[in-house]
Amino acid sequence: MQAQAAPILDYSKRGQSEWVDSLDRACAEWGCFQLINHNLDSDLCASVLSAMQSFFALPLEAKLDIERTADNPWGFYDRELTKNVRDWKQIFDIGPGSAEGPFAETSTPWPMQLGKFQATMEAYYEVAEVLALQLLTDIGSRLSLPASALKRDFGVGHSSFLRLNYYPQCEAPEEHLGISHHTDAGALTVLLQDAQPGLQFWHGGDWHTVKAEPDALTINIGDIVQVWSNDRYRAPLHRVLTNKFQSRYSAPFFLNPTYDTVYAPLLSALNGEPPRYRSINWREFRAGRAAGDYADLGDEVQISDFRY
Ligand SMILES: O=C(O)CCC(=O)C(=O)O
Ligand SMILES: [Fe+2]
Repeated sequence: MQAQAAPILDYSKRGQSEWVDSLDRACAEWGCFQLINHNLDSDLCASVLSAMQSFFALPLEAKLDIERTADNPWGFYDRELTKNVRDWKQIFDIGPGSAEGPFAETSTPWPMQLGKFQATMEAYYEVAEVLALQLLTDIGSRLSLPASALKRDFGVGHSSFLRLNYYPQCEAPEEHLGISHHTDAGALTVLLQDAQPGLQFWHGGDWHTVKAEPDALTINIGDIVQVWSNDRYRAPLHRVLTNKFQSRYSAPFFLNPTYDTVYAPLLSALNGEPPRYRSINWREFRAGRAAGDYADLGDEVQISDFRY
């Protein structure tokens, strides 16, 4: 067990002068932090976790009835690949209420046999999105990211989604990972998890297990913020271990922009250094990443492919 753990930030300090400094430090040193005293209702968070348990306990055929497809990315899936390795997990992806771009015509196929599931997830999606945007606004303020750009790129037509992860018990945990090491491709991730540890972040040459802080959310930045910051902030590598005795549930909300969004190092973040990345279009990046979720297509697209 490592002594060092990801920083803990207190959301009730938002608005105080040290708040943005603590975000800046956490993003520069770890790329992730635990958020306490956040404003997501604890009953709603508990309802999300219990609705997830009910959903994943359904018979496999019922879940396969609402399986995602190449045309509709929302729904159930149990064969996802990360880094071309099959993850030891089942997922259910919940898309935005309305979107533009390649999936504009799609909607989430809800498990109708679970009465409150849809309403619970829609309510949680809404508040997680607000929190994610507030955090991104504060992180962006240190990078002098114009608020108008955030509004445009993460407003109408955004491609954010809520993922429900279920990691079943695994007979041979040393042979399987819940999710192989990866960075999140979007801007920022707000993660709700149950009390079972499993998530690890790479920091200082070692894997660090996130301790289950009661009522904390785990926040990490994604590739987009890394690119904006010209590498001052690093999207953290993370992975999930499996467990022989316990299953685990987690729900990441991925804050993603509209498909037309083009991102590049912000002029205001260069500090006299040359930009380290070419411009990246979210539609093309996502398309390359999502294709790799279904089939082993060789190396997955990475932001390092866009480095000068
Ligand atoms: O389950 C977790 O704690 C993390 C999940 C994750 O990294 C992901 O879904 O991208
Ligand atoms: Fe992730």
